[in-house]
Amino acid sequence: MDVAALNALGFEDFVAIFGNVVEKCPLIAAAVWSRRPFDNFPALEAAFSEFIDALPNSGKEGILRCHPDLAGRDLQSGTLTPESREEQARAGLDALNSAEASLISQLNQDYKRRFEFPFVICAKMNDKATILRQLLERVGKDHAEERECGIEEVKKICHLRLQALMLHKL
Ligand SMILES: NC(=O)N[C@H]1NC(=O)NC1=O
Repeated sequence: MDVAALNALGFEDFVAIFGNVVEKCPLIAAAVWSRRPFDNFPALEAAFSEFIDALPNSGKEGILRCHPDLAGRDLQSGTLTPESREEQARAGLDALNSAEASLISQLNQDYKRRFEFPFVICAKMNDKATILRQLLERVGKDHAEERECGIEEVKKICHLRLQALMLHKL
């Protein structure tokens, strides 16, 4: 799809295509549609980022809470979104041994108890070793700093999801 075709998308088609660019937050795609026409694809990505940046802290934390745990219950029960399933598999999180699985589950729980939102990291830009290292490191951070760190990871996920849509779907 070229930019003209992107800009010609009606609201429903736009949300059907871009609704999960931010995990389980189709509202963001619905809002971004109002920003058309887009000069190019980076402008589309910038519109997602600007919407996220303009949210109050409660909205940013809400976005983080829409993300499934890494190697969590949804992965085990097969209820992840297709995007998330592919990302978690790419980082090897669908093939953990039982010691690794219980370590990550414990660290995810500790993290959530401390911040009241889940640990979010762009799985496709990491592997299980760097994810575990980041979990250990980030659980000790300050609340506001960690919220921003999680949001920056959401933007990386968003970037890769948009890139995949442009290459394969549009
Ligand atoms: N919790 C968390 O980071 N989840 C996400 N990360 C990612 O790359 N895909 C996800 O669903």
